[in-house]
Amino acid sequence: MLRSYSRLFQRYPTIFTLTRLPTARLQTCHFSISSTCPTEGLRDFGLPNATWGPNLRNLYDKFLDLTNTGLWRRIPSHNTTVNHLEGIGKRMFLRNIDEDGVGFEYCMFYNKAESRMVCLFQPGPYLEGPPGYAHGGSIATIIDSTAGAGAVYTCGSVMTANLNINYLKPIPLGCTLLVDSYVEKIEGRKVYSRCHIQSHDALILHTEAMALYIKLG
Ligand SMILES: CCCCCCCCCC(=O)SCCNC(=O)CCNC(=O)[C@H](O)C(C)(C)COP(=O)(O)OP(=O)(O)OC[C@H]1O[C@@H](n2cnc3c(N)ncnc32)[C@H](O)[C@@H]1OP(=O)(O)O
Repeated sequence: MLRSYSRLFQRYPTIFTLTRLPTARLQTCHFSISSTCPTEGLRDFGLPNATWGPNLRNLYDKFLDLTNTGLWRRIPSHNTTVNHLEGIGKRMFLRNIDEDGVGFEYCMFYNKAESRMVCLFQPGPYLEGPPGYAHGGSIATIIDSTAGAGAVYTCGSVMTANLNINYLKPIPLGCTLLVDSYVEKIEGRKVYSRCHIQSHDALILHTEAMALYIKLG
């Protein structure tokens, strides 16, 4: 597991430099490999893998604990069109399934009572825009995926009609982020959501967004 992490480090040293993760912590942190679905070839990518940094793993553990309250549930992220949306439909979540850690590395948790979807996100080197930082389009993508998934889990099928984003602070590649969205109001077919992206420790507000989804059917 650590070998895989250090392989990533060797290929993309800048992202780890930018996150300023002490080497000692990297060497002592414990990772667990993603479990696979019972059916051969299926894998739930929303589970920890060796490329997750300690901050992502800590946030994951925190939200996993919250699932014990019954208020939160972990959203699976399969690599195929299995029907894991319980009646909503088949869906392959956005991600690079060829190599862990290089693109959108994330997992989601949903709180039904709050109509809230959070995404724990570690942007990989393929998402680079300005040198060392995430591309604005990739940020829009993770916002739309998170708030959109929240709208889907709250209201059923939707399409994005409008997405308004304020980019406040650049996002270093390899850092850990909390993408936090909720459905603010529903008017007829219109579903209004809000979303923000903050650093894992909540010290930096990177991005704020509003989205309008239109219910289908
Ligand atoms: C768990 C799975 C995770 C899933 C994540 C999903 C996130 C990703 C979602 C996407 O990426 S979707 C792809 C990007 N979006 C599109 O390609 C949408 C393209 N646009 C359309 O297909 C249609 O314009 C749309 C379905 C959004 C609406 O067309 P409709 O004909 O169904 O609705 P209509 O035009 O009658 O509008 C319905 C209401 O919404 C309002 N509306 C529609 N578009 C609007 C807009 N852009 N701004 C403001 N209001 C808008 C419209 O005024 C009206 O308001 P009222 O009911 O009050 O009259």
